[in-house]
Formats: sequence, structure tokens, C-alpha cells
Amino acid sequence: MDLVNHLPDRLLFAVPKKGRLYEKCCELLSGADIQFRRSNRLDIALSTNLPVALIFLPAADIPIFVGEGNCDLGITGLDQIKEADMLKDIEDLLDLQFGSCKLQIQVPAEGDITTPDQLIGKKIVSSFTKLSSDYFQSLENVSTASELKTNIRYVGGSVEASCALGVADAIVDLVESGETMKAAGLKPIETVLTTSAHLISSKNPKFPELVQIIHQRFEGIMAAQRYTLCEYNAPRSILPTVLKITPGRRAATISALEKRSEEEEDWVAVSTMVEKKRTSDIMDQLKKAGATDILCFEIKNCRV
Ligand SMILES: Nc1ncnc2c1ncn2[C@@H]1O[C@H](COP(=O)(O)OP(=O)(O)OP(=O)(O)O)[C@@H](O)[C@H]1O
Ligand SMILES: O=P(O)(O)OC[C@H]1O[C@H](OP(=O)(O)OP(=O)(O)O)[C@H](O)[C@@H]1O
Repeated sequence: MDLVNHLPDRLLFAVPKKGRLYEKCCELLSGADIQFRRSNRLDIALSTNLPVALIFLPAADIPIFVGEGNCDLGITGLDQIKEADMLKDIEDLLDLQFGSCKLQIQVPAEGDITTPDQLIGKKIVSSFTKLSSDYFQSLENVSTASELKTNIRYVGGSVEASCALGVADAIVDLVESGETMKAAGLKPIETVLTTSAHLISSKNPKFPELVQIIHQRFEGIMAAQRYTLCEYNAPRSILPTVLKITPGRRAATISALEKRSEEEEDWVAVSTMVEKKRTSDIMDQLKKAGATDILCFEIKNCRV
């Protein structure tokens, strides 16, 4: 099939082609019901149910493709967006809350260096030379990279080996668990940036309505991951108390329950979204306040 001829009618969505972000991106695309089949070795896949073409690119190139308007949408790390200096050229639509890690200055664990200012004038190795330069410019209080006393050099991978090889006094690299740096005999002395994967769009997308629809679907996935639906019954008299416990995202939905007799007090059913991580605590608080029949449900999908 001549893929390229099908592209003018399609929103181009740039997705990391491999690496740390790839699997999770595929899960999100599936959650947003963007169906596709990626043929072996092909870096373009046409969606089978939406006018979308997925373009699989290195995570580092995605900010440029989206920032310069070649792709309407993209997913990549905030670190890559800032390193490409593209934050001002894109719309930062959503923090997707995966691919979370820190860009840190790491030095030999057994060495004398304990603070970043001791590195002024020394050798730094990183794949993030812009972010490293920005950091040391601010530390050295100079306005351009050419005025820097600190020597910042680029390497594309295995950055953590640079100190042991004598190439660097310190490195600036991504750290999640810390295992890689520990194994390389390094320790952190500063966090330059905290990062995660973001959904980004071009400032002037060719398919703005579809950008909005996909953005809303991704927001729905994030909300479904973050919240559960909590339903319970309560006497109307305790509503002010229980609504303080479960105020909901916007407000709780309250429905009157049928009375079984004239004498019975007014009861209501309350339905509200609660943060997943607080669910057990909230159920305990509701029970204590006098609510009954407290149920919590997983949210499979939603639009918020
Ligand atoms: N250890 C990690 N934990 C969580 N997220 C990470 C980690 N390392 C990298 N990331 C995130 O994933 C993005 C892509 O990193 P990854 O190492 O997968 O790159 P890559 O595209 O495979 O390139 P390379 O070939 O240079 O490794 C990073 O920019 C960062 O946002
Ligand atoms: O703190 P940790 O959990 O050990 O993760 C950190 C490692 O992850 C990243 O590299 P990755 O494994 O993606 O491969 P790369 O070195 O080829 O970029 C990063 O560059 C570190 O090497």
C-alpha cells in the first residue's frame, strides 16, 4: 500500500518508536480506541477506525516534528521537549504520568565532589547538553553557553560509564530507580529536572477538532486511572458531613430514595468520583459518618 498518498487526509500523531515510552503509548492508544496495525519495520501505521496516521519516531525528534507543525499530535518526555527548546512552540496538552524520572547530576560516589558549584570548570558528559548548559549558565551566572567555564560534552548513550572511563568529572542523565547509577558507582548531587511523558500538539493543527477529540479521550483515560466511582446511601440530615468527605470532581450527584413509610426519615443516594488512592480511607469515613451500602466501582472509561 502507498502509505504516503493516504497521509494528506489524516492527522499525523508522532509516537516513540521504541524505548521506555513505547509500550505505555501503545496501551494509551488502545485505551483511546485508536486502532492500528504496525507492520514489521514500518514507521507509519494507518489507523483502521480514525483518520489518523501514527508516525513512530525517536522520542528526541518528536518535539521538533510537532513544534514545527509536521505532526498535529505527539507523545514524548518533558525532558525531550525542553532539551529541544520546543516548550514555547507546542501546546502542552496533558501530563500522562508515566515515564517519570529525574534528570540528575551524578558524581563518583567515592569522590570529593558533593555540590554542583564544585563542578564549575570541570568536565560534564550528557545526552542533554542544552539542559546541562542552561543549568551551569545559571550556576556560573553567565548569559551564553560560550561564556561557560564548565565543559559540557555530548554522548548519545551509556552516559553513566563516562566518569569511570575518565571522560567526565560528572554526568547529567535520567534516573528512575537509581540502580543504573549505583551500579556505575555514582551518586546524585542535584536534580536538574523532574520529567514524565506528555501529550503535546502543534500550535496550528491541521485537524483541530480531531486533536480535541483525542485530547478528551486521553483526559478520560487519565481520569479513569485516577478515580473510582463511589455510591452510597445516607440520611438527608448527614448530607453536609458526607459531602465534605466526597465533594466529587465538580459536585456529587444526589437522588432521593423512595420512602418505605411516612415516618421514615428522608434518605438519599449519592454518586461521586473519589481518588483511587484515598478510596479505603473515604469508605471508612463515610461509614463512621452514618452512610450505608457504600460501593466503589472501577471506571473503565470516561469523558470529563
Ligand atoms: N529510566 C527511566 N525511567 C522512566 N522514564 C525514562 C527512563 N529513561 C528514560 N525515560 C523517559 O523515556 C524517554 C525516552 O528514553 P529512552 O531511553 O527510551 O530513549 P530512546 O528513544 O530509546 O533513545 P536511546 O536510543 O537514546 O535510548 C526519555 O526522554 C524519558 O522521558
Ligand atoms: O534509574 P534507573 O531505573 O536505573 O534508570 C536509569 C537508566 O534509564 C535510562 O536509560 P535506558 O535504560 O532507557 O537506556 P539508554 O541508556 O540506552 O538510554 C537512563 O539513561 C539510565 O541509564
